Amino acid sequence: MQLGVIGLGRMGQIVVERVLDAGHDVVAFDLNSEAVTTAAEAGAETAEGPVDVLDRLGDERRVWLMVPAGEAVDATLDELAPHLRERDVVVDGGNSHFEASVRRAERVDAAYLDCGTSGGPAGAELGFSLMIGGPAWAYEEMTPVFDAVATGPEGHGHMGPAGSGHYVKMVHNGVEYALMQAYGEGFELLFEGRYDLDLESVARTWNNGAVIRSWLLELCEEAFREEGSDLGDVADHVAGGSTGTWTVQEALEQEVPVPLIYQALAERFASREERFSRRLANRLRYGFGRHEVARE
Ligand SMILES: NC(=O)C1=CN([C@@H]2O[C@H](COP(=O)(O)OP(=O)(O)OC[C@H]3O[C@@H](n4cnc5c(N)ncnc54)[C@H](O)[C@@H]3O)[C@@H](O)[C@H]2O)C=CC1
Ligand SMILES: O=C(CO)[C@H](O)[C@H](O)COP(=O)(O)O
Repeated sequence: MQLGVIGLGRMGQIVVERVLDAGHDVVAFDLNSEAVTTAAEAGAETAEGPVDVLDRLGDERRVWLMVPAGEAVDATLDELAPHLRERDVVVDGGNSHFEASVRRAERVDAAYLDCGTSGGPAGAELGFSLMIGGPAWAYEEMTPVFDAVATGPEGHGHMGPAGSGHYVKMVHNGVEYALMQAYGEGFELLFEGRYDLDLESVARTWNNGAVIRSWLLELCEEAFREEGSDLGDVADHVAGGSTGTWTVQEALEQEVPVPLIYQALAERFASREERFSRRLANRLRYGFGRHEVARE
């Protein structure tokens, strides 16, 4: 099978390499020429742009987009759309908003598969978990590619119609936020608490048979091993937040309570700047109790 891959960053290069390793052919393009060179070194044929990717594919034209969510997806589709045919398949493997994916699926003549991708750069060796929405026939046709990119046949699934793949991935990310927050709070209590603990040792012990073992907990173990139990100079600042925001927005719309996911998102926002609310609480304690005001 031949696959076009557009977007050859951290995730796109992995798609390229795993598809090549499975014995398929890849035509690759990225705006960044270094990324294109890396794909060529892995064995991909290279293209000059999105339309050239299509032109270099045979009759069965399947293209995987792995560009940043948002404008880059629309810009790529703007170029591809006039050339797409009914039997072509376009996969968006990035973290697009599910409503944008529904809109894009309606816009293009090709079958459009919205594919939530989980596993991060570690997926290079293990393969990803793929949550896929869109026409069932296109999912079936793409199975050899999904088998290669995912951990195997069990690592991908057809979730339902257009948007459902990215919807499931959005909720996955909300769960990811809450799990990170829960581990963070537990380790914070252990760090600040009664015993002088080696947190790498705690994480390793938990990862071997404990109820709360997980990949995120393995990453906690790795972080404590590499940074120390006090996390060294790792800053009190958490970036990202888009997929968690979408999860909370959707939960509000559906009137489903998600207090843990919301709280985890709020903690991220709170980490980014000094909180006016905490400064006011500091000053109010003086107002009602003449407690000393902490000043910078
Ligand atoms: N890094 C991660 O752990 C995960 C990322 N994702 C999603 O996968 C997508 C890609 O993420 P990464 O690979 O991490 O990003 P990245 O920033 O490493 O790579 C993006 C690549 O797309 C290229 N690009 C940007 N605009 C383009 C355009 N118009 N045409 C062609 N190439 C273009 C860039 O030059 C870059 O090489 C994003 O939607 C991200 O949210 C999903 C799951 C995990
Ligand atoms: O999808 C992911 C993991 O599952 C990616 O790491 C993603 O970049 C997370 O983004 P954000 O912090 O904005 O939610």
